Amino acid sequence: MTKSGIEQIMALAPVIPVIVIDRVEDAVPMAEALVAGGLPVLEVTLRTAAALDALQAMKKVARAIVGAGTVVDPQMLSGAIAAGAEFIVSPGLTDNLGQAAVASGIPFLPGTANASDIMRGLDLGLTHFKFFPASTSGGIGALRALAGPFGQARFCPTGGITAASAPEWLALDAVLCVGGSWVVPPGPLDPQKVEALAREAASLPR
Ligand SMILES: O=C(O)C(=O)C[C@H](O)[C@H](O)COP(=O)(O)O
Repeated sequence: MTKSGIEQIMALAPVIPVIVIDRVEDAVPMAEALVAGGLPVLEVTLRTAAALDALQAMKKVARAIVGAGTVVDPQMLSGAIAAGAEFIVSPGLTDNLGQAAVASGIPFLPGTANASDIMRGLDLGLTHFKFFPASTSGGIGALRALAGPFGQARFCPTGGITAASAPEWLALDAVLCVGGSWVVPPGPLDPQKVEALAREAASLPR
């Protein structure tokens, strides 16, 4: 079986930084710090006015694989693809968004929180999912239980995960990577701090 695009992306590093960026000027130094620390896969959430410009700027950083997060409908999907997103993350999964994403062919990581969400994804031919919000959707116990009936599914738990809790999630066979905003703390950008946090995250065992 050949690996899907999203599986290859999920395999690149144990942590996908979830980025909320306000200043386009921060995009390149932030991406450089994350990549230098060992985290090449970057999820830029489309929650800020600067997000699409930041995504485009980050793509110029060598070795960075830059995707869009918080994509909740086909219109946002089109905007992200036009801006050059290399993968798409959504907090949830609707048929509308799922069909558009699958038709576009872009690597797609939709959010799931329960069995019905996963079944909706399987119906669309998807097997790789975000588990969101991970820590409050039943935590590791819930994901372990879901991995039973859905043995083919692989996950990127996100939401409430920290450097301290990540190893426990990464130890699950069904978990290929985790997502988290802790690597890029809010406030003025401190590239050295971000690189140090990225280095710590990149060294997490899985
Ligand atoms: O925007 C999206 O697409 C989301 O699904 C939400 C993010 O993944 C979480 O907000 C990250 O969670 P924290 O690491 O707890 O901050």
